[in-house]
Amino acid sequence: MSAQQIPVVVLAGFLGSGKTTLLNHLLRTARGTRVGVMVNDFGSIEIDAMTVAGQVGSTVSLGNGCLCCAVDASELDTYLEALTRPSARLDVIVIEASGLAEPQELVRMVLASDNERVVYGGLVEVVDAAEFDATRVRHPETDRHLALADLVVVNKADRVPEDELRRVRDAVTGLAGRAAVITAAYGRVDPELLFDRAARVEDAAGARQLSFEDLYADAYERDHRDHPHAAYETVSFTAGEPLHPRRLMDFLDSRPEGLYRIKGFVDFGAADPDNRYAVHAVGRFLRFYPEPWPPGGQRLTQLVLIGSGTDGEALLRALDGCRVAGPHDTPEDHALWGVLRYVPDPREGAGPVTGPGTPAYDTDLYDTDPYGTAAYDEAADRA
Ligand SMILES: Nc1nc2c(ncn2[C@@H]2O[C@H](COP(=O)(O)OP(=O)(O)OP(=O)(O)O)[C@@H](O)[C@H]2O)c(=O)[nH]1
Repeated sequence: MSAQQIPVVVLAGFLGSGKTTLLNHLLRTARGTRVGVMVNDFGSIEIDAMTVAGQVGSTVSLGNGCLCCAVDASELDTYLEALTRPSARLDVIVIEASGLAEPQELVRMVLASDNERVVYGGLVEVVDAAEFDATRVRHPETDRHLALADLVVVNKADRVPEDELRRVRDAVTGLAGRAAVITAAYGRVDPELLFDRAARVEDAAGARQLSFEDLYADAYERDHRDHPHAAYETVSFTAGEPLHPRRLMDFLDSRPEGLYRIKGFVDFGAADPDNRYAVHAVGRFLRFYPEPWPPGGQRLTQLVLIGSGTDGEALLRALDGCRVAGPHDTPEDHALWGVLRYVPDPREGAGPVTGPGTPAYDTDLYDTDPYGTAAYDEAADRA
């Protein structure tokens, strides 16, 4: 490898496992390492790109859809070209795969790149410790993804008891072959674990890396219809009017079983004019993260909903019904309380961060439990 080559790390993992959280952690703690990021969002609103810190000038969103289908190797090269121009002075590039992408396809595309300035830097798989068994049942291909990984991060360690974490870690280790397996909460891993990948790939003993031919052959053996996203429907919702907090909570409380992932930002208008609310639902897990509105930007609610066996039109109609209809429809004084129950206590872990070193919300504001309700409602998690 020449000294100028930039390692390209593929960051994969099922929907909601914590890839963006881990990426933000890396960006915050890279300590002088210049990290370029490509985000492969699934959904027409690029929520992930919006929630990755340090995006200005260094984030390239790969647009709608699963990368392996939406972008061919030559398009990937166009993006790599932009990130590897000498003026960007990047030390490493991380591609965050959509939670429904085939990591193998991404790895194949990086290996097939014509760009001589890049070298494949390894596959990092993020696993949600709390959802591991359910994800494997629904997606048996999870086992295959783990077998390809160079590093597996068993994330959300804070969400499971110690013995359960050990069990999941052992199961993952069994499936991951020679990959390193580490546990983490909120993706807090040592950046060196990822950024040193280039050295390992270069190492002749690093024979774990699949050859391009292996990946290429395998990719064509499989029918693309088997990709996990084939069974999923994505709908995007945008509203210029604020949403009514109580009606949105009613919608979320009664969301159908198959609606696996919701992410985006909500404008609650007069109920909290200073903040927008980042929202994340993963299975039955639900969190809101208030954060100040970016100055000067348009105030919109933007949501991406990903589900299987769900009725997208009906979901959009239900969300339409959450819009504040006008001055006569002003939310009552305590309408936001239902939302605040799902704002995590800052002492229990970091939420998403939208700018380097910027807390996702004003920690002082949420340092107490003003409403007498547990902000971190474990019961709600497991309901
Ligand atoms: N309790 C807990 N929550 C976490 C942890 N890591 C991430 N989360 C939360 O899980 C939700 C999903 O995290 P993301 O980082 O957006 O997950 P993702 O894999 O990028 O999601 P997709 O892009 O939809 O595939 C957010 O609410 C995160 O704050 C963790 O270690 N513990």
